[in-house]
Amino acid sequence: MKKMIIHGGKRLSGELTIGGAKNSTVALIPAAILADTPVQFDTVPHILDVHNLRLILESMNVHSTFENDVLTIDPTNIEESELPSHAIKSLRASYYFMGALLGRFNRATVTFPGGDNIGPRPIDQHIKGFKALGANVVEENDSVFISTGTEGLHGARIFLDVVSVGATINIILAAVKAHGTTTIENAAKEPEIIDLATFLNNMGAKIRGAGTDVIRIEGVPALHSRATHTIIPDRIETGTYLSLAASIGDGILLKNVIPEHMESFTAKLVEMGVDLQINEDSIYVPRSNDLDPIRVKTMTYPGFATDLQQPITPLLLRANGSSVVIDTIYPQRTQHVEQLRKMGADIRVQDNLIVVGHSSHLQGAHVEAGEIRSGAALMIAGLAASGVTEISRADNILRGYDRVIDKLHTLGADVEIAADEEVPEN
Ligand SMILES: CC(=O)N[C@H]1[C@@H](OP(=O)(O)OP(=O)(O)OC[C@H]2O[C@@H](n3ccc(=O)[nH]c3=O)[C@H](O)[C@@H]2O)O[C@H](CO)[C@@H](O)[C@@H]1O
Ligand SMILES: C=C(OP(=O)(O)O)C(=O)O
Repeated sequence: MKKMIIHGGKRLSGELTIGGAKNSTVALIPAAILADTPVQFDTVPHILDVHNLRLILESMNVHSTFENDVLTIDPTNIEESELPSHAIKSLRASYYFMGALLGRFNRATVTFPGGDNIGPRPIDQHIKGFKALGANVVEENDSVFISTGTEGLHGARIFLDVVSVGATINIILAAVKAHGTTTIENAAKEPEIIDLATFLNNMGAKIRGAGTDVIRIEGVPALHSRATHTIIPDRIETGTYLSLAASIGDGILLKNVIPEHMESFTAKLVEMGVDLQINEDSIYVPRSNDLDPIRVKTMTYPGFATDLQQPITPLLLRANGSSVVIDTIYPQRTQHVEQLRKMGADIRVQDNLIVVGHSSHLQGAHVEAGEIRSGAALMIAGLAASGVTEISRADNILRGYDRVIDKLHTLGADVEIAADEEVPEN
């Protein structure tokens, strides 16, 4: 495990470019094995999740290269094999190999995925979808065994009981080459789902309605890549740097942004009094003073993302009054609260609410990134705090933030990554 060491208390300024979306990338890479040709992605983020997904591909004899943000994957010699459980456990999205392998081989054996420490994350809707498509699913020990008869998968009408990004994507992956038409109702509408559908449609898939709550997939026999797919910008990385910029920035420009994906977040910053300058594909954040407290309630897209409720917290600490956060998606996603308190933050959990009071001074401390977005909150708090902050389990940050140290250096931050002997590799 690594730790992040921050010498905080400096105002930051400059510009940086947002990378490709982690949550698109981690679906696109498993989706690549559905193709009968090599595929290529551009603006691929340099994150640990990509590294681990490539290890999983390699175990199936799927070779990949990653140079200058371009990831090329050649699935033409794919072989069924046991997937490396360490890599599978290192990220949540490894469960996309269930849908992708099912689409490719009509069967899949995948260890239960890992992922963030954010409360229960059942996959019952994924399983319900696979079963509706005609698969037999057995959950045993730590693995899920999915198979079909010789006739393969068939289209079905699936109504999701819970709006789930993962279940929507996994069903698309399984259905894209199934016989007949699949309809997913009450589907998730996140932009990353549109990105995946765009990639698959450009290879010959017939997916209609991605981005709405009804998605129709007409199965096709084969998929062939003809062009490089450019991954959409990461809206969670964007929101994280917007929070950083409004908290401790002296003028920061974020480039490669789709402002329409950010509206639930930027509306809240504007409500606080941040004078955002929103352009076609960039956002400029000037120095912000006199911020008002707000109420944040996380919802499915286009609502306020659960993945941004922790990164916005350091900014809420600066507001003149008490803000309230309620996470309806992951009510137990509060790992940051105790850690921020160690830094002197006035923040507490009260019933299902997180109450964030004005905190005029943060002090550097030893804290732990229990998951990716609490790590992001601690990183911003550490940059704001006086003295030194050491964030252990920083791999959780590196798992999803593209070249984070380089980007922070660009803004003038004093930050580095070091080995953490106290937290062994797992
Ligand atoms: C790789 C990826 O894209 N991860 C994102 C994805 O995770 P992920 O796809 O795992 O999250 P879901 O959208 O599936 O989860 C949303 C809610 O549905 C529940 N649920 C989900 C599936 C299921 O079968 N049964 C069930 O009850 C979950 O417990 C949660 O309360 O969406 C989350 C919610 O926006 C984000 O925090 C994650 O960053
Ligand atoms: C929860 C997250 O990721 P994952 O689903 O990959 O664990 C996240 O990105 O905030």
